[in-house]
Amino acid sequence: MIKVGIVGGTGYTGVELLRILSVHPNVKIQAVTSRKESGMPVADMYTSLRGFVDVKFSDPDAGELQQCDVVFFATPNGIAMQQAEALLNAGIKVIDLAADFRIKDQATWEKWYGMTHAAPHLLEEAVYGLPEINREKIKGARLIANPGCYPTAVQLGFLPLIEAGVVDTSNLIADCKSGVSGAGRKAEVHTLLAEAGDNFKAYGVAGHRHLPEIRQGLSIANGSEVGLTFTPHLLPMIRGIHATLYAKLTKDVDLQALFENRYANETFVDVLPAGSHPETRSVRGANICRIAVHRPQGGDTAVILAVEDNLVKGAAGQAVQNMNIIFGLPETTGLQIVPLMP
Ligand SMILES: NC(=O)C1=CN([C@@H]2O[C@H](COP(=O)(O)OP(=O)(O)OC[C@H]3O[C@@H](n4cnc5c(N)ncnc54)[C@H](OP(=O)(O)O)[C@@H]3O)[C@@H](O)[C@H]2O)C=CC1
Ligand SMILES: CC(=O)N[C@@H](CCC(=O)OP(=O)(O)O)C(=O)O
Repeated sequence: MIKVGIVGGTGYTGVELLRILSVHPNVKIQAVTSRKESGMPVADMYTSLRGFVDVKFSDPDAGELQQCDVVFFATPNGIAMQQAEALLNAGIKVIDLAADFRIKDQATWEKWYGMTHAAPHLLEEAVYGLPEINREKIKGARLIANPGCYPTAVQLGFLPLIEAGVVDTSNLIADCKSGVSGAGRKAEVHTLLAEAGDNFKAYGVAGHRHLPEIRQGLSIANGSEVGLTFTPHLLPMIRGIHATLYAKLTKDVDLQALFENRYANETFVDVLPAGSHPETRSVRGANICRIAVHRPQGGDTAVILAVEDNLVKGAAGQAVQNMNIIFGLPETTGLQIVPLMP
């Protein structure tokens, strides 16, 4: 059995990791840390886990993480970078759900995240954990930078177009919407029901920290820097991301066939039949990104629609997918989850 530790088990991605890992056939949940709730049974806080998870939250400094084979960091940005090296030196794999190791360029990371990087020497080694482009590198990785929620949907949506060289990559547009769980469990005014409910607004238009992450991934696929406009919006729903992506076609191509071929062997990317409109509830709770491809009025603009559950394919599910790859398990192990609808 793979002994798993989770740092930040009281948060939304932490509990999602627990939901998935508690029924994973190859996993033993060894340690779940919380600074505030140390000593409390996990299932007392998250009652959905009663009968599935029987461990207590432990203090992050209690040393239990050292007994693990892999440690997931479901913590705010800036925590994993302080602790990863000691775990790696003890032979423990690290999967960071935060952004500490996602951006290769230290100065770019420090500019967007507003802190000094504590482990810049690990940036090169860290593997960006988007299996659909990096599967081979993930197999041998010790340290995984799990992608952000918006970046997963946006990159999966644009990649086939960029890899095939059929769009103008100087002016890509990603118009994205997220549910409030994307902001985490911490108390914040903008996610209160009375603020977010019955309301809809954009945010971060001048620059969101997922912009450099998406640009990095798409630029690698393109072989040169892409131009990207990324606009996130907050929707009055709990889970889900809907990305509407626009790109100008430079070649006449069968978009449907292009996407179907690109993702033919990808279990967790579902290309819908032509003309479809994916809905966020069709992926709720599941490790799936569903994509639909459009070319309105046969014009020269490709419109790609991509939906995912921000907490699953956008975070915890993808992290488990990465763990499966690292430990040589079938990638789908523990991840064959039917979405919850309605
Ligand atoms: N929510 C989402 O949809 C997605 C989130 N992510 C990323 O995943 C990470 C976790 O997100 P999310 O679960 O939403 O966040 P939450 O705010 O819901 O939870 C974060 C957890 O981290 C713990 N924590 C906070 N500060 C520290 C610290 N200094 N040391 C150790 N533990 C700490 C807290 O536990 P306690 O106070 O009990 O110690 C808390 O439970 C973030 O980096 C986020 O950006 C990535 C993709 C999607
Ligand atoms: C709705 C909402 O607030 N979403 C968050 C998503 C950020 C997130 O989850 O951060 P990482 O994916 O980088 O870890 C935001 O826009 O800041």
